[in-house]
Amino acid sequence: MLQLKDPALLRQQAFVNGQWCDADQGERLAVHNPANGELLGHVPLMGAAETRRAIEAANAAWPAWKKKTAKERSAILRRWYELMLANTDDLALIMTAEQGKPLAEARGEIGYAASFIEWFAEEGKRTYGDTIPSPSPSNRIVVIKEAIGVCAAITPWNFPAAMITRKAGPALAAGCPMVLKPAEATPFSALALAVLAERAGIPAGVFSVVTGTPKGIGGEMTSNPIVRKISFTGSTGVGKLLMQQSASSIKKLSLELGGNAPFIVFDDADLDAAVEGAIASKYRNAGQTCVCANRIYVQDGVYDAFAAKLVEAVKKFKVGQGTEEGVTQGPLINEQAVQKVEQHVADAVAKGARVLLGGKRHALGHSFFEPTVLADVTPAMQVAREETFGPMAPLFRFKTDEEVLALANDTEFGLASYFYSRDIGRIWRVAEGLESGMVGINTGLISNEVAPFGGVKQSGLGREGSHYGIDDYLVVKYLCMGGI
Ligand SMILES: NC(=O)C1=CN([C@@H]2O[C@H](COP(=O)(O)OP(=O)(O)OC[C@H]3O[C@@H](n4cnc5c(N)ncnc54)[C@H](O)[C@@H]3O)[C@@H](O)[C@H]2O)C=CC1
Ligand SMILES: O=C(O)[C@H](O)CS(=O)(=O)O
Repeated sequence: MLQLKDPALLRQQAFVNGQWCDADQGERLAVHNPANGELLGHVPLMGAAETRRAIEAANAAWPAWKKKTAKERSAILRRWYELMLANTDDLALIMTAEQGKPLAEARGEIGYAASFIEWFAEEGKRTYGDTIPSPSPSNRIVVIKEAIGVCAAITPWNFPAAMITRKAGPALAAGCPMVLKPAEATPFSALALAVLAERAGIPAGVFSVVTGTPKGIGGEMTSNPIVRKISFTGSTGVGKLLMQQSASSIKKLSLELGGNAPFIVFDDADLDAAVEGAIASKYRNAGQTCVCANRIYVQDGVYDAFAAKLVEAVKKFKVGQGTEEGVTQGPLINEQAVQKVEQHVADAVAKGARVLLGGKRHALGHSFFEPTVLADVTPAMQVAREETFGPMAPLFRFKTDEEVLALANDTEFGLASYFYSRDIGRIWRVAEGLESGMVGINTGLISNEVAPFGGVKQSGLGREGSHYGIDDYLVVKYLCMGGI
């Protein structure tokens, strides 16, 4: 069992309408540690019926929550933020146990997750409207912004805390209640956040966590007319399904979906900086990140030097259980994730790629995979078209700027892109030419609470974080005041 300072943070029940509860039929879902297969505990296997009750409770709690002033909601969210920081050690231990990431990364994610609550506690006080000069002398035009209503959120396993607060923060700050379904693999992080939400004084029904069957819970969230807004982070395939299911009741959607990020190294790049950025972007969370570099394009003249430097740096990784001192790469989330990386490596090698480092399951077993670098990768290979979601860096070669822009944009995804260059003209031309929602220039790390996170094409809809992020939880209302 986990050695927590506050054992009450590890909950094996769902949190609905301010009550900790089991599934109606008592069914449970087992949660395992991906690093060693150990059983961590169980959570309720809930479905449509429990979700419906959570939605109805949210609707009942909404009037009082939206009636609070933005400042009153802000004070409660601030307390939630402070409680997250004060419990970082336990929250990180829970995350590493159920998701596998190294403790240092888990601690970093808790700070990142908390930053969204801190940020939106303030943003909620700035949902300004407009007054518009009227074309008629007898009326006045006013625009106000209002909470959209009951929101539902469905989140992935790769960032089990930050993907939740990136949604709950703006929703609650805007005056909306939220019903959350976390990923089956990582429910304990979500439930620990619910413990702290309760302690912060978030009223019953305003934030509920329902664990269990995705189809049953998601089906209720997308079909129940009380739900006015759904925010989803996960694969593009599931995003499309949720979009279809939501059409019947015209719900507002935020979709943070899959990526296929190009990472371009031009011949005028600082190669040491480019290697550092490639590692930060590619191998963070063992490559299980939607914004990680999925394709690394290196210009001809620096290809061999960059490849050699990258291999030397990746050789220094320490693979192991996330709680071990100095570990820099943990396991993948499950066996299917390992098989996908294996498939991408095998396909590339079969089509002519060379393995410069790694390339197979790690001797530690379970779902560990060796940090991998492939050379001579081409657009004909699966890795050029699909997200690997694992610790594998495929190096493509290119000659001209025009060629690499065409290659980079040849994908249905458009979440993040990265490139390294020190020529200001090239920087502007490439930044404007890349088809993605976010561009990292001479950096591999772009995620924070103040900037608009999101994609174009089939990487999704809407933006999270930043002052844009709260708009997704508001509706604009126009008041035409006559009889002046
Ligand atoms: N754009 C972004 O910010 C992010 C995108 N992703 C993408 O998600 C994928 C990996 O994460 P996964 O958790 O495997 O994605 P996933 O799409 O399988 O699962 C994400 C969430 O959706 C739920 N879900 C699955 N099927 C569902 C259904 N039929 N109805 C309702 N909910 C359903 C899951 O239980 C989980 O909570 C990758 O493609 C990755 O790129 C992951 C994290 C962030
Ligand atoms: O789930 C993800 O991949 C996150 O969006 C990555 S980030 O926000 O930590 O960059």
